[in-house]
Amino acid sequence: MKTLVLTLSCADRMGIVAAVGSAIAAQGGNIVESGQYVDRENGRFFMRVCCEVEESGSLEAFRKGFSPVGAEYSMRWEVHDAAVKPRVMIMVSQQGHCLNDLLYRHGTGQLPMELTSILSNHDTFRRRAEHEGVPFHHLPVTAASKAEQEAKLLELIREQRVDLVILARYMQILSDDLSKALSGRVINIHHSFLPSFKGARPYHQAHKRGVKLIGATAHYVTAALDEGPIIEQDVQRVDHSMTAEDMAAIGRDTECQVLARAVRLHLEHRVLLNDDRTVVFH
Ligand SMILES: Nc1nc2c(c(=O)[nH]1)N[C@@H](CN(C=O)c1ccc(C(=O)N[C@@H](CCC(=O)O)C(=O)O)cc1)CN2
Repeated sequence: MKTLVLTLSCADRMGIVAAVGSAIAAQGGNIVESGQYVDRENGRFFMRVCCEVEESGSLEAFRKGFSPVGAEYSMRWEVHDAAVKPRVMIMVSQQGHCLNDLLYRHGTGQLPMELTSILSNHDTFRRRAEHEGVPFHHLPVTAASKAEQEAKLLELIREQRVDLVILARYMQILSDDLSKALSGRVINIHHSFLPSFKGARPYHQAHKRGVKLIGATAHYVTAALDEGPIIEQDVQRVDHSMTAEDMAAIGRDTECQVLARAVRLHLEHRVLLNDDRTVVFH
C-alpha cells in the first residue's frame, strides 16, 4: 500500500466531506487521517486527507478520478504521494545557524526532503556545502545585477525541479516578479515575532523598543516584505540587561526551531493558504 495526501479548499457548503470520502472510496482508497476547517469570515472550507491505496495505483489515475469532485465544488486541490520527498533548495547569506540546523535535521532524517543545492550571494558556506556533498552555487548580487542574478536563480530552480526554496537567513529582498513566480514555494525565517519589527535588523529594533519577548516567524515569501502568510512562530524571554547582540544570540535557537517546524509542516503538505494567512493541520 502507499499513502496519498489530498489537500483542498473551496467555498463551504453541505456535503463536501461526504463527496470527498465517496470519491476516495470509489478509487479504492482507505482514509487513515482527516482534518477539516471552515473559515466563517470568508466562507472557505479546508481539508487534508491521508488515504492508503494499492501500491500499483498511480497518482495520475487518482487525480483523474477525483477531478469531477474538484470541478463540482470548484476546489483548489492537490494530491501527493507521501513517500515522495519534495526537492528543496536552501538559500543563505552570511549567517549560517539556520543552514547548519537544516543540514543536521536533513542528515538525521527529521526533514523528509531531497536537498538539490545550497545557493548564496556570498561564498562563505561553499566548504560547508561541499562537506555535505551538496552542490553550491555562488550568485553575488548588487542593485545593478539583481535582475540577472534572479534570472540565473530561477533557471537553477527550474533545472533542478525545485519544489521548495528555503531562505535560511538569505538577506536579499526578492523582486516582486520573482516572489510572484515562486508564490507559495518560498519559506523565509524572519528574526522577529511578526508583525513586529519587519525589515532589516529586527533585534536592534526590538532592543531599542525595550521588549521583554523576542521571537522568530517562518512565513511564505511575497512581494510585501515580511508580510507573507505566517506558518509558524515562537518567542523567548529577554530583559533590560541584554544588548541587541545578546538578543540575537538567544534568538538564533528560536529561529532554527521555528524554521525547521515550518519546513516539516510544508514537506508533509500540512499548510494550506487562506488568502494572506494559513491553515495548518498539525
Ligand atoms: N520579497 C521578499 N523577499 C524577502 C523577504 C520577503 O518577505 N519578501 N524576506 C527577506 C528576509 N528578511 C527578513 O527576514 C530581510 C532581508 C533583507 C532586508 C533588507 O532590507 N536588506 C538590505 C536590502 C537588500 C535588498 O535591497 O535586496 C538592507 O539591509 O537594506 C530586510 C529583511 C528575504 N527576502
